[in-house]
Amino acid sequence: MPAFSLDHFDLYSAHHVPESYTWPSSYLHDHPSAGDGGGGGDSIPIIDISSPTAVSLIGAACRSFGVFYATGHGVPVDLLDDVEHQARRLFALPLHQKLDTARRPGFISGYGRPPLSAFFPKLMWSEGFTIAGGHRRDVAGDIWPLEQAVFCDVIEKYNKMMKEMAGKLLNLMLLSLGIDQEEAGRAGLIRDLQEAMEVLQLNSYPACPEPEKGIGMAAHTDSGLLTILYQSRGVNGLQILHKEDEFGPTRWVTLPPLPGALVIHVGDLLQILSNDQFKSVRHRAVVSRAEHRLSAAYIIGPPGHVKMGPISKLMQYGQNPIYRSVTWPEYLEIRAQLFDKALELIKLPIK
Ligand SMILES: C=C1C[C@]23C[C@@]1(O)CC[C@H]2[C@@]12CCC[C@@](C)(C(=O)O1)[C@H]2[C@@H]3C(=O)O
Ligand SMILES: O=C(O)CCC(=O)C(=O)O
Ligand SMILES: [Fe+2]
Repeated sequence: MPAFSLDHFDLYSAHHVPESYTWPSSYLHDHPSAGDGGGGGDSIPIIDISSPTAVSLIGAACRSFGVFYATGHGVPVDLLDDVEHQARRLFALPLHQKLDTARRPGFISGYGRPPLSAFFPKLMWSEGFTIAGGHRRDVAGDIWPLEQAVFCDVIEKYNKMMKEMAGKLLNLMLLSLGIDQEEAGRAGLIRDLQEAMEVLQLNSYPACPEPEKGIGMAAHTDSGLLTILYQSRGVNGLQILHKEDEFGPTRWVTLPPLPGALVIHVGDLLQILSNDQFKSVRHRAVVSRAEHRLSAAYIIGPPGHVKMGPISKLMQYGQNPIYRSVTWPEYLEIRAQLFDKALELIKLPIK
């Protein structure tokens, strides 16, 4: 038996948004949206990561937005379609079957609400399935006696491609900070990506009869080095919090799904590593009245034993390190207690 169960309200056939899923409008509208309907995504850089100009464009995007669209990544569209298809089939299973794989206390993988749900009194209009590297067959094994092999094959293939792409991206990001591979290796960074910790978070956001009352995923930053996000076609949902200039307002900017493009988020560990040169991006997912939306967030971090701190090469111009070093598991532990105050907690006293 799972250690917890979701309540039995069926989001997929709902005609109203119950109290438990109704968020205070002060929370939902805490910042204005850029343009009508929360547009403004056209300001987010679209970068061909195979181009020779990628390094400087990525550096600029990570500094000003903490997010960009990546094209030229080489991930076949067919594979993206397969991941979406498998995710749709998974979420279409009867609740009792999905609950057989419910995330158990102390575990990362499993079906249920994403862990950040614990920090909010209201429920999010979504369900998720988390697959931590290495546990894929264990987790999917129970629910799909006949067809789980197909699901696992697709997920494994996708994770493999994501890991390769994350390696390329990290390299480009570090180069844009003036860190070459040798220095990255000395800093204990991912030289051998095989060991990296990876998490694939599949999210399902059913159509919501009163989208102005609910939220698909509450505002947060991702805690790893970087996230590669796939969004299903044709439905908006992802928004980032962005401040255009020092004196302008902070706004929610929608990032519509662009055909063939993947969204790259800077995570907290990269903010730490870059000593605040890159900012981890605060983002959320809103829901649609008419459309069921899916997303797949591939979050990668260093091997569990590797301490991440500001890279010393960046201190050469008299800057002081802003953060103390932590491993990803240590940082997740702090996040599990403090959620979005975690970065503050690992700040070093100002010299
Ligand atoms: C390793 C992890 C990162 C994550 C928490 C988790 O234990 C498993 C899922 C990840 C995820 C995905 C949705 C958003 C997020 C904030 C959450 O609640 O669960 C992230 C977590 C994170 O990046 O810290
Ligand atoms: O669905 C989305 O667009 C966002 C998902 C997300 O932020 C996450 O899984 O961490
Ligand atoms: Fe996220």
